[in-house]
This record gives sequence, C-alpha cells and structure tokens, in this order.
Amino acid sequence: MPTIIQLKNLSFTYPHQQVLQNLNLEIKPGEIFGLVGPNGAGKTTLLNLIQGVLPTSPDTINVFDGQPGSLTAKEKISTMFQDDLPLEKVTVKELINLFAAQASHPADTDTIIHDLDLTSIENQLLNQLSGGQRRKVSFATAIISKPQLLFLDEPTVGMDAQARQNFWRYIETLRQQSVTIVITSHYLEEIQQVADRIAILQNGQFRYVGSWQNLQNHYDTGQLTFQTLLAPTIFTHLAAVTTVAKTDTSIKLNSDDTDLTLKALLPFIDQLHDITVTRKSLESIFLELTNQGGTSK
Ligand SMILES: Nc1ncnc2c1ncn2[C@@H]1O[C@H](COP(=O)(O)OP(=O)(O)OP(=O)(O)O)[C@@H](O)[C@H]1O
Repeated sequence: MPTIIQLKNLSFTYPHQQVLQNLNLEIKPGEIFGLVGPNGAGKTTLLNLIQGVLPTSPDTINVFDGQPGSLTAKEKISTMFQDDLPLEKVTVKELINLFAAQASHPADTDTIIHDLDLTSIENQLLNQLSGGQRRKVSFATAIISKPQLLFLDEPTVGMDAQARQNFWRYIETLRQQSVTIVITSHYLEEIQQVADRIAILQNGQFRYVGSWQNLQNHYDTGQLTFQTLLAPTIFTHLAAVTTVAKTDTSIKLNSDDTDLTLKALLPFIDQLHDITVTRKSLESIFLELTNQGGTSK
C-alpha cells in the first residue's frame, strides 16, 4: 500500500531548542491519525514540517512521494489551523468562495455551507462570528478544495456540543471518501473515538504509536462493579484482582486485566447483578504515560 506521509529519523531544532528527535512514522491512505501530546510537545511544529511551512533536512519527510511543500503535495493537502481565518471584512460565503476559486476541483460552496450548518450565518462578516462559528467556517475553507490529506489542529475548540457532533459526523463522511486525516486535539475522548491510530508525542519523541485498542489492552487495568449477597472475601484471590472494596450496595474490584477477572467471575454469575466493567480512558492512560513516564512500545 502506498504511503501518504513518511517520516525518517526526523529531528528539528528551533534556534535555541531541540523540539523533535528521530521521529519515524508512516501514515497510509484513508487513515485517520490522532496526534496527541502535552502543551509544547511539538505537535504544531511537526504539522508545519510535514506541510513544508518549516524547513527540513532532505529525505526526512516524504509526502505524496515528494518533498514537503512541493506543488503536487500542496494541491492535495488542506489544513485547518488554530484560529487561521485570514480576512475579517468578508462574509462567510465570500471567504469559502475565495478558497474554492483557488482549488482545481472544488466542492460546491452551497453544498458545503448546507452540510456544515452555516446557512444562517453565510452572509455574516467574519469579524462578527463567535469562536465556535469561526472554527466551523475554518473547517469549510479546509475541505472546499476536496483534499486527499487534511490536517486538523485542535478543530473543535470553542464548538458547542451540537457543533462537535456534526463535525465528527462529517469526519466520518470524509473517512468514507478515503480522505487521510491527521488530527491534533487535547480532547482525548474525541480522538479515542475517531482515530484509527494515535501517536503520543512527548519531549519531541513518540511515546506510543498504534491503535487505541492495543494501547488499552496494554494498560488493561480497570474496575468491575456488581451487586451481590456474597461476601467480598470470595473475590480477593480471583485472577488479576488487585483490591476489593465493598460499599452499601455493591462490590468494586480493581483489576490488572478486566477480561481475565470477568472470566473468573463466571462461576458466581447467577449471584451477581448489574455488572459494569470500566476500562481506562485514553485520557487516564495518556496522563499515566506522560506524567509518570511509562514504557515506550
Ligand atoms: N517559532 C518558534 N521559535 C522558537 N521556539 C518555538 C517556536 N514555535 C514553537 N516553539 C517551541 O517549540 C516547542 C513545541 O511547540 P509546538 O507549538 O510545536 O507544541 P504543541 O505540541 O503544538 O503545543 P500545544 O499543545 O500547546 O499547541 C515549544 O517549547 C515552543 O515553545
């Protein structure tokens, strides 16, 4: 399968600070790739390098089989940066039309305005928009050129719940059209749901690259909660159980491997009610990895 983005031992240093160190990565066509990391980890710098906005050493980045910033790459790539609306005294529709005019095969402006729920503000000036509305317009300008590769830097900041839901629904539409998408976000719950693979960047290095499922399996600690009349001591020595706690109405088991513990509960199943299994979220694994220094995979 061809590669859309390839990083080979990529390092980058600003005048007084090394930001990225020996990054290797391949992103395949149609993949939705989540790039996460603490503030200052180097995410925006990496996106800028891939797009040719910042200079790189030869052969460290390959985009659409060429150098970053090449004409071929530029035609296929679109970006939604943080707060990147370039003009203030034009209307929403005029701005989207301007972006459409620069594209070789643009999507239909009215369709995009309709699909992104921008009809009610299409004649409003950009400097009259709220923060969330600006993000939606920014997204419209990024997709009007029908890109094959889309970069989204913190796309949902400022959007309300409805706008976020619509936004992720539209991302699913783009997935069906095999658009390759690289997303950075501090909303890890959203990344967890949408990304095929994630990379956790910290101090300029990838701490993890892979699927969310693999990461979760690696950190398969969690809790099982249920109601029962059985004594809590029965559960103390079950597979992978680390602690047992009893509240008024239920028993809570902390487990190093929730699948194993669930299997070990089967002999008691008739006497257990309202069983819930809670596994770690990407956010808690992320915090564990980046705050306390986990093992790179
Ligand atoms: N133009 C610049 N000149 C010098 N240093 C810079 C420049 N831009 C960013 N940096 C530094 O490089 C590091 C990485 O910044 P970058 O913006 O890539 O991080 P980020 O992961 O996108 O952060 P955030 O999540 O806060 O957006 C930071 O320490 C930042 O201070």
